[in-house]
Amino acid sequence: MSTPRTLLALNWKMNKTPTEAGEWAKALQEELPQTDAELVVCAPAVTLSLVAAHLYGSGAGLGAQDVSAHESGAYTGETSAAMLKDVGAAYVIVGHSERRTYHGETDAVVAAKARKALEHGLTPIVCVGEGLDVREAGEHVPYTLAQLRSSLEGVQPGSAEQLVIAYEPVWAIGTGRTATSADAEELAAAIRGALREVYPDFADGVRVLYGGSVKPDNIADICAQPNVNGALVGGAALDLRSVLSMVEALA
Ligand SMILES: O=C(CO)COP(=O)(O)O
Repeated sequence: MSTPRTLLALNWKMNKTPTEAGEWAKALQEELPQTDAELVVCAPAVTLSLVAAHLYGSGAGLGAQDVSAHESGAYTGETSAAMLKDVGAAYVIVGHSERRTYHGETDAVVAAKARKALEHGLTPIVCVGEGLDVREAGEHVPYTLAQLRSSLEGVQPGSAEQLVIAYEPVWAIGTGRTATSADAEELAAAIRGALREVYPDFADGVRVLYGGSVKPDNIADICAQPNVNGALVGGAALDLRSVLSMVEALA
């Protein structure tokens, strides 16, 4: 199987008003060079339609940061997969550690969201990764693989070809403490091995991203690892210059 296309996914988290997001996307549209990497902007739900309009023709794709596990109906405050699809999103982050921590999302909820996204033709970026206590206990590989397996519960091989997995060690998120390239590769290889057990026909084509304090000066090294197919970037994704530098570093 050929190496999958490198994916640079930007997670803006709860930053940028619609006006700011639209202006940012317009500037990106004007400045994004031709690149082999795929760039996806995961923007706050309320900004998606403006960002979609401004990204049009840029080559960059659109993603959301969360999706409801439910189809439609009386779920106040939720955004459905059909809504995201209709606004032009192709990707959605599910199971980010911030949603697991602050919103109590369990693996079962994450798996339900991933299945709902796939049902609607959205690619879920399923996030997994250990906290500092688990890392210090040396349990990061079995912990993360167990989390992966239960976060993909019920995701059938027929639809799972679209999957993206992001390994984000919680201790490296927003802390400036980046996992080494070797740490990222260790987990990415373990994740691919676990995917091969469940999806032997296409696990090699599933993109496995690393996330946690990725910046212009470390992205190339991390993404050069054999099992790392891109990055999920938070803080360094907010500034256009830094995003353009990361795109350049991946070229
Ligand atoms: O959580 C992240 C991306 O989803 C990583 O955030 P930082 O890049 O700010 O560490």
